[in-house]
Amino acid sequence: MKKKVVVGSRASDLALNQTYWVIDRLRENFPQFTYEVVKIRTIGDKILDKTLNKIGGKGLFVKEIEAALLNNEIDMAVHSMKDVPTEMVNDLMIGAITDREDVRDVLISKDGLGLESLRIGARIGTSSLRRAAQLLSYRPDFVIEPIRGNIATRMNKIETMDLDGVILAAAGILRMGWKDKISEYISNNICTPAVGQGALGIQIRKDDDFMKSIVKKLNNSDVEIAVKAERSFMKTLNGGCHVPIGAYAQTQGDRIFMTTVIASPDGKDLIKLQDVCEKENFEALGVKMAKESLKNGGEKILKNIEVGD
Ligand SMILES: NCc1[nH]cc(CCC(=O)O)c1CC(=O)O
Repeated sequence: MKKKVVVGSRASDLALNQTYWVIDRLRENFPQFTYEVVKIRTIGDKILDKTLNKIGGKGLFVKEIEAALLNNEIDMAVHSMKDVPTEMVNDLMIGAITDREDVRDVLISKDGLGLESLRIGARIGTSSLRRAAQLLSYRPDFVIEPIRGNIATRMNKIETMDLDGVILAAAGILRMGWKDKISEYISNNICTPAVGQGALGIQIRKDDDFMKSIVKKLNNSDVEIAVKAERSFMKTLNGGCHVPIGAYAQTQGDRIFMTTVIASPDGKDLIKLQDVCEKENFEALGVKMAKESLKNGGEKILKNIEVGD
């Protein structure tokens, strides 16, 4: 009998799309196996009427999937690295981080206008504190409106809530094949992306040597180093995706460059750092930039968010 690889995925269109993309890559490398997808609903998929930072907790999109891995119901799972908490159940690991999609956020606007051309007081939909804070820093006149739901639902809010535009990750839109809906790719200078944005992680059991050896084939070591540097920054700050922090790292030759941001939710305080070091010191770079950010006002910002929200 052919070896069957059972892949767990959230049931959203984007998650399935990402899962099939990974399976296609696996199939190219290992045509001798068969692949089966099991759809799993997570808390993050079930609760759609609250903003995620109000539900609280980390890993809202991964917990049920991790349980299925631990129970041997599935052999692997594909996650957006952005949704994977830095602390992981001891028996699980990320076995591979794939090639990265465009890391930027994008604006999808009602009239196809760019950020700069939107009217004074334009209403922009996003539930991400990171996006809200950085947009307000760039355009304090914007009015931020919380939106939830899958990508299609959020895009529809332009009509249903009569918004001037919504902000989403380029990666999600591009993977859905909706490139022509994008009004502007927002520069990393205006909006530093979320830690891990655009990268996919393949989660497996630590003791599963077979899966370890096959998913390794899909690992992009430069993306792995970059995402690990970003995650080291986030871990040092003890932040999940529900605080206004962002980080984007890129390797170039033997070096790694990183931009990080911590912002107050109203965007009035924004600490942005840029640094570079030898590639092999990626983890130390994240720690160093986090400590520097905390010292330069980040500590105060993060404290106020915990108390105030
Ligand atoms: N939090 C939801 C989520 N998780 C990953 C993506 C997009 C894909 C990616 O960043 O890799 C999205 C949607 C969005 O932020 O627009």
